[in-house]
Amino acid sequence: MVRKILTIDISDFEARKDEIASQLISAARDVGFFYIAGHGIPQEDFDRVLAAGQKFLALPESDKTQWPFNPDTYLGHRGSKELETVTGNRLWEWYSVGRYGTAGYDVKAQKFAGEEWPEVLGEEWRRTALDYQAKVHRVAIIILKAIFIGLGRDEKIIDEAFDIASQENPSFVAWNYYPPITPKQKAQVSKGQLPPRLHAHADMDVLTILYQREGDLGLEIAPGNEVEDLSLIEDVGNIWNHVPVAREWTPLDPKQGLLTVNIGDGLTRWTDGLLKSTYHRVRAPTSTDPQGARYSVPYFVNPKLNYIIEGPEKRFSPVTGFDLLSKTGNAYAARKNDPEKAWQKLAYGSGAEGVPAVAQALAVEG
Ligand SMILES: O=C(O)CCC(=O)C(=O)O
Ligand SMILES: [Fe+2]
Repeated sequence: MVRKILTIDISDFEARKDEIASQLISAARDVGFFYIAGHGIPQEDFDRVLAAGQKFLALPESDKTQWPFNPDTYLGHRGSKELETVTGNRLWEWYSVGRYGTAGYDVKAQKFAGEEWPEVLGEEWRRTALDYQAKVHRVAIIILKAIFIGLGRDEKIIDEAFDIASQENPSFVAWNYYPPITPKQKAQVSKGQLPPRLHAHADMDVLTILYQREGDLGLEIAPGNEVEDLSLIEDVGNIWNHVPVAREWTPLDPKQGLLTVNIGDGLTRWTDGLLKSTYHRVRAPTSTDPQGARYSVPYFVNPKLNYIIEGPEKRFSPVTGFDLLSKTGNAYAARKNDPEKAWQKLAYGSGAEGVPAVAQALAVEG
């Protein structure tokens, strides 16, 4: 069944805490994706941060390769070479920075590694990246607090675990770039043979806050038992290993002024499976879709590197903020080989057939 994606207005949070909390809990439990209105970020800020990403991505290859992707921090530039080798298509490119640019954390030394920004982009670029992260982080804090209120848990934990000023805060902003469809690819589009622009995956963070331009179609989600098979069906470089097959995809339809928010694996763990980290992908355009470039700007929200995430019922093994980052490359392996088999037994609401009630599913794993 195609799911309904709810829009939740978070304005006037202090006065409307309980109402916002109960709406967020049901959307996060039943679908794992929702739109947020009333976040207070003006369109010009989205325009500015998108333009900043476009500026980086338009740099010559020789500049971009100076900021290589670090799989332990999830920061830096990832070209589309990995995808090219398998599909013969250039489909996707990525750049990400945290509060300290592309440095932040030295994995080997287990300590703060300082700041590192592409100087070629200048000081204003750095300010834009920092300003956007600060604004969107505030939205994340509101959503996480509301969720904690809805769960009857202490909202003060959120301020502590997601302190943006901490050198251990690994949250970051990224830019996804999906190049325009080439004349050669058009033939594949018309036969429905072009692979997804971004392969199906679940986010490993706690929460993702995604800016998409209105009209930039393509993001689709497969909640609950719409995911049929998690087996390895495609090996694309070594990034997207386990690609789930879905019975049905629900398309998202981004509107100006709304942010798309989804639950990541971290929050699924933290809530013993109550809130759902949902598989999603960016499908290839159909022949009636826009064929131009597509961009999106996700902000990935993670707890402090040493903060331990574990649900009250300990249904999943505990992980730290650092684990949520560094295990990302193995997200699908982790889910597929999960000895607790907890991931496969997540029960979604909204009438998904054949799926037990949440309470029953939780009891199974005990
Ligand atoms: O481009 C999009 O709409 C989705 C991007 C995404 O899923 C991600 O960056 O994790
Ligand atoms: Fe994602």
